[in-house]
Amino acid sequence: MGKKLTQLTINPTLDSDKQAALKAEFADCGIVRIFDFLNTEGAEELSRCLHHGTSFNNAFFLNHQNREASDEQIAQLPNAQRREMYQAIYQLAAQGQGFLYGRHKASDSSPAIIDEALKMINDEACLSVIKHITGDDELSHADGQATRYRVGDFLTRHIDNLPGETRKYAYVLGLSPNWHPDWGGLLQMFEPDGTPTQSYMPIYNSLTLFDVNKVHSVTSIAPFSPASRYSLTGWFRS
Ligand SMILES: O=C(O)CCC(=O)C(=O)O
Ligand SMILES: [Fe+2]
Repeated sequence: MGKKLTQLTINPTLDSDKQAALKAEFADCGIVRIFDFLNTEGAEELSRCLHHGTSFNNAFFLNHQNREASDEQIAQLPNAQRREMYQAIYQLAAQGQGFLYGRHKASDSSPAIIDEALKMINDEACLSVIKHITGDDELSHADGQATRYRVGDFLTRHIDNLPGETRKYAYVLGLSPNWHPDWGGLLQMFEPDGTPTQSYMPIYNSLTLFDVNKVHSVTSIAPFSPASRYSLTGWFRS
């Protein structure tokens, strides 16, 4: 017999008062955090799956292209070529460009709980909360991917609003328990001129929601971090 699927639901205590407060904060700052986003069991199962049951590819920016390669593919490269690859990634990063992190794009072969999480995010119960908080009635759906930042992984300063895309709001659901701010992996916001403003450390089962025009980065994971940073992230789209 197959294992019973864990139900995923949006936190039922997110009542109209809490939503009104989040709406006001979003209007003010263009970013909010919804704590205890999923039901406890749902968050636990999703977190467990990302830690132990999900395959990630390394995503990186190299030679002006977004690339993906598995750990095995990178390990198979001749040593000199692998060294050159990381050197090129870091050289770009030193100039504030590019990224290196683990990505699992949702697909038919994703673990069932990832599929359930994306269904739940697209469910009217959740979509209507996001529409209410952002004051944007035109949202139609959200996409999603699982991400993993290991020691040394990073995502340099950027905006998510890509030309020709329908992204309106980015979301990041933290799924790493007991993160320590000194471990890095902070979602860092910036003024358009590059001055750092607020930073958000990963908080387990909190959904950070922000306008795609806001400049942000994910700071690199410290060499001494004992844990990787896992999230479910994506964009609400019109
Ligand atoms: O993981 C995060 O906190 C943000 C990720 C992000 O900015 C992106 O994938 O574009
Ligand atoms: Fe981003």
